[in-house]
Amino acid sequence: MKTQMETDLKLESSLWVGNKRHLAVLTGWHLRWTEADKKNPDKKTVSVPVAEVVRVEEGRVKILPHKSVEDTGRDFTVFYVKRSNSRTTSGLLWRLGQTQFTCPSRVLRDQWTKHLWTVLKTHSPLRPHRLLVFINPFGGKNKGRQIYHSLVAPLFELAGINSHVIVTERANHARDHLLKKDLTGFDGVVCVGGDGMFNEILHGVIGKTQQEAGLCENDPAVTLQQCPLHIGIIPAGSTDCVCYATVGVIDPVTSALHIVIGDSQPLDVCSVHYGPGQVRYSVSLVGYGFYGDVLAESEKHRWMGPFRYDYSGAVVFLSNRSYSGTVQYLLADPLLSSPRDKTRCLSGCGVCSRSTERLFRNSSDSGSLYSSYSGPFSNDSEGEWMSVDGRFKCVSLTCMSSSCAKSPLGLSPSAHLADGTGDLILVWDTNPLGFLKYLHRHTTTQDQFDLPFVEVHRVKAVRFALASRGEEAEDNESLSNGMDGEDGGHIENGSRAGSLQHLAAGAKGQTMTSEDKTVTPFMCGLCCRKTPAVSVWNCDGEILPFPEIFCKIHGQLVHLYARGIEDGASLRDCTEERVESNTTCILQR
Ligand SMILES: CCCCCCCCCCCCC/C=C/[C@@H](O)[C@H](COP(=O)(O)O)NC(=O)CCCCC
Ligand SMILES: Nc1ncnc2c1ncn2[C@@H]1O[C@H](COP(=O)(O)OP(=O)(O)O)[C@@H](O)[C@H]1O
Ligand SMILES: [Ca+2]
Repeated sequence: MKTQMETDLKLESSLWVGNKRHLAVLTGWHLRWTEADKKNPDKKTVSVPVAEVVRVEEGRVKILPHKSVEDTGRDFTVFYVKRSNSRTTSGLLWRLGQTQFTCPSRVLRDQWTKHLWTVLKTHSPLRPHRLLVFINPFGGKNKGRQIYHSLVAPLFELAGINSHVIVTERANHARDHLLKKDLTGFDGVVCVGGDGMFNEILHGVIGKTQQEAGLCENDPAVTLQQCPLHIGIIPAGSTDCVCYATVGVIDPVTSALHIVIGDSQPLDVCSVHYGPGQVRYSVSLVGYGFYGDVLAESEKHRWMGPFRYDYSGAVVFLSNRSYSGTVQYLLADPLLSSPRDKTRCLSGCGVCSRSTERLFRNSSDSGSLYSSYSGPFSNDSEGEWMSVDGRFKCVSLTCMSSSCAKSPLGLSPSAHLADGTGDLILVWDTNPLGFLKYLHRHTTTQDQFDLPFVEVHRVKAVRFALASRGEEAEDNESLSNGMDGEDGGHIENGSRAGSLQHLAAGAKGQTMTSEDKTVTPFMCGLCCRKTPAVSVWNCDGEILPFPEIFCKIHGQLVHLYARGIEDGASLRDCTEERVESNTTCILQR
């Protein structure tokens, strides 16, 4: 059915692009133009969704090398998102497309520009007008400032965005600014940096929202308020996992264009409660054991830049550590989705859309932005608490796939960005070859969960507690003897149930049995060193040196200027009408 907008605003006329006459049509949703030459059988239609028009200006506008406008009174220029054909990454690269149109008369030109401005306004309620930009000059390869000024600022300027830029002078500068300053008038916050910098901004934005709502964010029982400020990420860090997992490419221009057109991607956030009533937030990785150790090691080698992770990864792998602990987790509804269902969360994901309704069901303003939501914790009895004890190579919790250049499908390839759940990955102690196999599968399309010492669960909450001293000593002894036996250092749950009660009120304490989690005395010279008793947590690239934590997933707590990963294959399915590659017929919203 045609909308009012479509019927009201349809405009159709001949326009010239260069010296070729085209038939151009503007509906409420698309601007399309097709070459009018009847002799040319290969004529193409270019179709640009109105939501992807960056700017419309009167005259023949050039922006490179410097902006110039030549106005004969009959021309107008349209800037829009154009998808690049390069398919080297999981998502699609976006570039700025530009077409100059010439109308038969000034009256018609004015009609075209007026209509275009009107549909643009109607279609893009979330386009930012004013942005607060934080640049970490020391993220990644120290190129944050250069990336912003040469690639991003010109696009913001073209789109008429007013940006207030702050180059950070210390860690937590951005977070403190967000918490202390008045942010009235800003539509969003842009982070130029890596996952650590994004994490800082996440803390600032969530903290500020809870402050203003009078909520105590440290209390795990509190239902947090959704954040009104959108966050944009310009990747300029080392891993840039949040950008990769939400856009599909690490490319500052693509990310800047998502910001400019006001794309909106809700994102789950994990609150990590530790120590005496303190909280940290994470969207990509809460990792103990291997990932915690790699981060701690890598901090000593920051001067190496992004390579510090490869180096530290090798060092930590060779040290062959594993850690004891008890993991309790509250399972999400298995009927909704599963971490092993081989699906991928892509732009317009159905699982995430259905979750919006479920997460906000009890809210008066169902599903709308910035309402508080009842959350998965409104009723703990909705899920089932499970409990496992033993020695782990790593325990990881991720709210999203956590794909990145190192691992194009990510830590959990079927995880969803906005379904209100996280994936808990338990890698039981195993021999170095087995663990290497597990790690290596992250770099291929092989299933990293299809290994006997790995399990994955879709969860709403997780608790981690250290093993008691006696168990710890026993564990270390059996490891250094290289004789872990059949159960890979697995400790029977019964011995822990009592001491965990203070951590997990309401947990049913069911025991999982591990089948083949065997440690063999492989590479003994390297692996039989005494392991330190505890690791640290890697919380989106920030060290959290408190091993005992409680994590809870807050569905869709923040919104990014992104739209999830675009699936190039389904875009190509739309080419029947001989539409060029910059058309998003199935991705229109
Ligand atoms: C034999 C090949 C082994 C390859 C192992 C690949 C495993 C990759 C999984 C990566 C998951 C990344 C999750 C994201 C973590 C980031 O938040 C964090 C901080 O990033 P940044 O602030 O941009 O520096 N990055 C890391 O913790 C790096 C983990 C590297 C592990 C090898
Ligand atoms: N000016 C600064 N000086 C030192 N550290 C900073 C500065 N600005 C931000 N940081 C901190 O640097 C850390 C890493 O930043 P990030 O941009 O994620 O780079 P990388 O991806 O290389 O780790 C973050 O934890 C952030 O808090
Ligand atoms: Ca999720």
